[in-house]
Amino acid sequence: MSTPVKVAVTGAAGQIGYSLLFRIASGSLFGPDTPVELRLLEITPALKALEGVVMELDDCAFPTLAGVQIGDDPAKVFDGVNFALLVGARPRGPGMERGDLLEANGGIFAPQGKALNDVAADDIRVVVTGNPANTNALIAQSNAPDIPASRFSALTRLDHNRAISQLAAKTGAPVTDIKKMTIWGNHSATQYPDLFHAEVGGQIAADLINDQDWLENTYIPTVAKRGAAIIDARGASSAASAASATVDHARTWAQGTPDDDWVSMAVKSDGSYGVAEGLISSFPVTVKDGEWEIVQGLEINEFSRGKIDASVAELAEERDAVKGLGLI
Ligand SMILES: NC(=O)c1ccc[n+]([C@@H]2O[C@H](COP(=O)([O-])OP(=O)(O)OC[C@H]3O[C@@H](n4cnc5c(N)ncnc54)[C@H](O)[C@@H]3O)[C@@H](O)[C@H]2O)c1
Ligand SMILES: O=C(O)C[C@H](O)C(=O)O
Repeated sequence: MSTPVKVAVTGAAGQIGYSLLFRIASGSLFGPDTPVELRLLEITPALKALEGVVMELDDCAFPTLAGVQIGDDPAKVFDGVNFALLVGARPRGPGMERGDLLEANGGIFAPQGKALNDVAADDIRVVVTGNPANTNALIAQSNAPDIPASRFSALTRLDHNRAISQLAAKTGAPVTDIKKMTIWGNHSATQYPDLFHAEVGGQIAADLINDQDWLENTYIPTVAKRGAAIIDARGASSAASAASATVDHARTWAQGTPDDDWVSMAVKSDGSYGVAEGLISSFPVTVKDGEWEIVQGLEINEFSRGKIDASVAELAEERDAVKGLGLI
C-alpha cells in the first residue's frame, strides 16, 4: 500500500458528512490500493456527535482507512492535507437576508482559506460544497494567496448529475450514453444546464429532443430547482446525492476525464466565454494529471448566452457583496 492521502472534511458531523465519510473511507475516491487518512473539522458543540461517527467508521473496519483525526481548529486539522472538502457552512436561518448569509459564511471560509494557505500540503486541492458554494470558494481562495487559484473549486457536479439523469429519463437512454453535459454559472436556481452541447448516443441532445418549450419550461427549471424540490419532499436538503457528487468531483480531479467526455466544475474564470475573470463559475472542464482546463471553442447560441449571462451576473453580485464586507 502507498502513503495515505490526507483528506479533510469540514462539517463532518452533518448530513452530507454522514454519507461522504463512509464513501471516502471505503475507497471511492482513490480506489482500493490507496489508503486515506481522514481529518475531520467541526464546531466545538458538534465534536461529541462527530466522535460517534468516528466510532461507526471504526466499526466498518475499512481496509483503506489508515486513520482519523478530529478537531475544531482548522490550523491543526488541515495540517498537511492533500484534499479539503469544505462542506460545513451556515444555513440560511429565518429572517436572514442573502447578505447576512454571505457574511456568516465569510466568517467560516475566510479563516479556513487562511489555515489551508498556512498548513496544507503543496498539492492541496479544495472542493467547496457548502452553500453559497461558488462564493464561499471565492472567499477561501482569496484568503489563500500562496495556493494557486486553480486549486479551488466549487461543486456543480450534483447539478451536472441531475441534468444527466433528467435527460436520460426524457430520452430513455442509459446515463452512460450521455456525454458532454455542461452546467454553466452559479450553483443556484440561475444555473444553466446546456443541452446544445450535451450528447445522447453521439447526437446533440437539443436536436434529438427538438422541443424548445420543454427545454425552457420543464427541463431547465427541473434541474435548477431540484435542490428546493428535495428540501420540500425530505424536509432537509439533499445529502446522499450531494455526498456522491462531491466524491465524483474529487475523484475526477484526482483521476482525470475520459477522452470523449467532460464534467462541470465551478472554477476561477480566466474570462473564457465572456465570464468575468476571477469569478468562480461553472464551466465544462477536462482534467488531466490533476489539472483542469476549461473546454474551449464551444459555440454559444443566443439563448445560451442569455442564460449564462444571467447566472454570471448573480455571481458578480455575490462577489461585490463579499467585497463590500471586506471578505475578499
Ligand atoms: N453544492 C451542492 O450541490 C450542495 C448540495 C447539497 C447541500 N449543499 C450545502 O452543503 C452544506 C452542508 O449540508 P448538510 O446537509 O451536511 O448540512 P448540516 O447542517 O447537516 O451539516 C453542516 C455541518 O457543518 C458544521 N459546521 C458549521 N460551521 C462549521 C465550521 N466553521 N467548521 C466546521 N464545521 C462547521 C455544522 O456543525 C454541521 O454539523 C450546506 O451549506 C448545504 O446547503 C450543497
Ligand atoms: O441547500 C440547498 O439550497 C439545495 C442544495 O444546494 C442542493 O442543490 O440540493
